[in-house]
This record gives sequence, structure tokens and C-alpha cells, in this order.
Amino acid sequence: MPQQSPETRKALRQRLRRARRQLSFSEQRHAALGLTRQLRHTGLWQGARHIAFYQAVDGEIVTLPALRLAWQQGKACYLPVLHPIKDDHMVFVRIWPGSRLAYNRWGIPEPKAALKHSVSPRRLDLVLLPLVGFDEAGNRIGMGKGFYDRTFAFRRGKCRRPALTGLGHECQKVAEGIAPSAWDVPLDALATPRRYKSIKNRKAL
Ligand SMILES: Nc1nc2c(c(=O)[nH]1)N(C=O)[C@@H](CNc1ccc(C(=O)N[C@@H](CCC(=O)O)C(=O)O)cc1)CN2
Ligand SMILES: Nc1ncnc2c1ncn2[C@@H]1O[C@H](COP(=O)(O)OP(=O)(O)OP(=O)(O)O)[C@@H](O)[C@H]1O
Repeated sequence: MPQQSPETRKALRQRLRRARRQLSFSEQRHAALGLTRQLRHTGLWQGARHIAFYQAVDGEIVTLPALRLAWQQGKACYLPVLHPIKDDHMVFVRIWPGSRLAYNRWGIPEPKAALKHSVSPRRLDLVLLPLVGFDEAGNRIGMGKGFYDRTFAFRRGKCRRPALTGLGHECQKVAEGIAPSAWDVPLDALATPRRYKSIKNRKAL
């Protein structure tokens, strides 16, 4: 198993974030369309009625074409909103075409909606997670604040829902492997513009 000190992890995160920010507009467009093609025929997508997306920032793979497809297919779609009270947790708010968004404290657009209009993360069928880095075993690195880990910590138990699918560009793959942390929630699948991979029995590389 690769050993990674917090410093190494920080440097790795910075390198991977820089790599995704350097993708051109045209590369991003193709990536978003490729990703939608990878997702749409999967069992997790087809079986999902409630799907959480994210609003891409910082070179993240754009989910807009997939979001439009989901709306066309009559699925209920959600975006994460930072929890107003519970630190480092998120709630999910349903969005429709034309829903108004406002920047949160990190400049990420999120729906303008009261907490009472949010749904519990347990009500979702499928969550699309933005990845900073991933390896072939399904270990991941996120933005480093543990939002997804905390919000979906209940998935570390017997609970099988919602399914968690990590989305990333191929340039975010860490060939040498990512050392998992005790608090990491397991991914059920990985999707890039080129491929889709189910992760059955997650283990370290
Ligand atoms: N598109 C998108 N939405 C998302 C996430 C995400 O990764 N992507 N999140 C997934 O977790 C949550 C936000 N998480 C974040 C975690 C860290 C930083 C961050 O480190 N920002 C600055 C540093 C700011 C600071 O520490 O003061 C940076 O960009 O360097 C931002 C957002 C909720 N929404
Ligand atoms: N369930 C949890 N309870 C308490 N702290 C947690 C939990 N999950 C993660 N953390 C904390 O969150 C911090 C960030 O974790 P990590 O470096 O794995 O972030 P990440 O997976 O890259 O981020 P994200 O989950 O936002 O995509 C860690 O310092 C960890 O202690």
C-alpha cells in the first residue's frame, strides 16, 4: 500500500488540481459529452430516480450534459449546499432547468433554498462525486475538507444507498495508488470520459 504523508497528499492534490485546470475549453466539452455517454447505459444511472450532481469549478468535469439528460428522462436532480449549521456537512436541494443559484463562500454556485427544502442524503439513489484524484481500486482524493466523507459516513456501514460514483478526467488518475484513510467512504463506481468501472470489493492497490 502506498504511504502518503499529509504533506505528500497536499502536494498531490495541488498537482492534480493544476492538471485539470489546464484542460482547454474544447477538451472540457468533449469530456462532459464523453462522460454522459459512459454514464447513461449503466445500471446505476438507469435505476436512479434521485441523482445528486455538482456544479463544476476548478477544472472539474462538467456535469451539465448529464444533468440535461437526467431531466429529459424525468429524474429528480439535486445539487449540494453547505449545511448552514452542521460544519463540513452538505445537504441536497432539488434543481430544475432555470433554478437560481448563488455563490457559496468558496465561489461554488449552489441553489438558493431554505434548509427545509433540502432532502436527506439517504433519500438519494445516486451521487456523482467530483474527484481531485483516483486510483484503479477506487480510492479517491477530494478537495480535502472531508465534505463527502462526512455527509456519506453512513455508507461505511451496511447501508447500500445511495450509490457513489466518482467522476474525473483521465489526467486525475494516480498510477502509484492512493493510500485510503480510515474515514474514506467507498466508491461504488468510477467514470471518466473514456470508461466506466464498477468497484466491487474495494481494496488498496
Ligand atoms: N463543484 C464542487 N462542489 C462542491 C465540492 C466540490 O469538491 N466540488 N465539495 C466537496 O467537498 C464541497 C465544497 N468543498 C470545498 C472544499 C475545499 C475547498 C477549498 O479548499 N477551497 C480553497 C481554499 C479555501 C480555504 O481553505 O479558505 C481552494 O480552492 O484552494 C473548497 C470547497 C461542496 N460542493
Ligand atoms: N466522518 C468523518 N468524521 C470526522 N472527520 C472526518 C470524517 N471524514 C473526514 N474527516 C476529516 O476530513 C478531513 C479531510 O479528509 P480527506 O483529506 O480525506 O478529504 P477528501 O476526501 O479529499 O475531501 P472530500 O470528502 O471533501 O472530497 C480529514 O482531516 C478528516 O479528519
